[in-house]
Amino acid sequence: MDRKNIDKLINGAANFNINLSMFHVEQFEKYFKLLIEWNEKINLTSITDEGDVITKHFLDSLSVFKSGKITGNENIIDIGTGAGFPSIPLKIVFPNIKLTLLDSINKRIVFLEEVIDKLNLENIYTVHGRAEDYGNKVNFREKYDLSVSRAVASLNILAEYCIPFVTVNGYFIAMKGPSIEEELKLSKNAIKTLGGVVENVVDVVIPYTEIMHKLVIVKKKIKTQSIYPRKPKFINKKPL
Ligand SMILES: C[S@@+](CC[C@H](N)C(=O)[O-])C[C@H]1O[C@@H](n2cnc3c(N)ncnc32)[C@H](O)[C@@H]1O
Repeated sequence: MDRKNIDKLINGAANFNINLSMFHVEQFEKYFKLLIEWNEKINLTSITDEGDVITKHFLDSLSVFKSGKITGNENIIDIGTGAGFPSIPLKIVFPNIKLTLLDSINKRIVFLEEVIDKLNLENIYTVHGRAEDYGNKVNFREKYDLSVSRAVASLNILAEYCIPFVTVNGYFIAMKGPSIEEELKLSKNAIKTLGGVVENVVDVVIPYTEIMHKLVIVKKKIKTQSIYPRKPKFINKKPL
């Protein structure tokens, strides 16, 4: 990375009260290189300019810290993680997080395994599969302090994917675009049915851009009934 982009990364993270060391910067550099290299073979991202990757992927991912729900020791699952967003940037900065990366596309899982290997990340697990299937498995269901997700589905559907993984008193954090009033209204029933309640919606501006996002923070109040998550055709055709 050139000096300008290193400063962008460091100052952008500082904007979220995250202090990056040179080791963190080197880890982000390695991640960037792998992302660009693998993106030539498999579809990982349409964003390839170094400065844009820093803002739209790395800093955007780190914005989850603004939720106030990350101390650095949580057990987190990233649903539909793709090329590792938002959770790999969080793992780089908070290495004590225990992290599970779940995605339904195996090629992306193979890429993530390479990232884990090259960045020497520990306490991190990959899972190739669908959220609806793994949310019903005993080793995954209600086993996480936090489930996070970016750009996977509309909130009512995403709630059924993500809330079953969360332990009671844990949180589901959805990264959403700036206009979510309608989506929030439409997902009220789903969130309640799955045992959650919207605790807060946090505004985020990605540093060095004018892009605004919202973090929807859902607290899990009671256990999710065993009939959820349903089979994919029901989740999509008849969202809660
Ligand atoms: C648009 S990409 C977003 C990737 C990443 N979260 C990001 O923000 O860059 C959506 C990802 O979700 C995965 N996905 C979609 N539905 C899923 C499901 N039901 N279970 C697991 N993964 C899913 C897709 O394979 C894809 O990698």
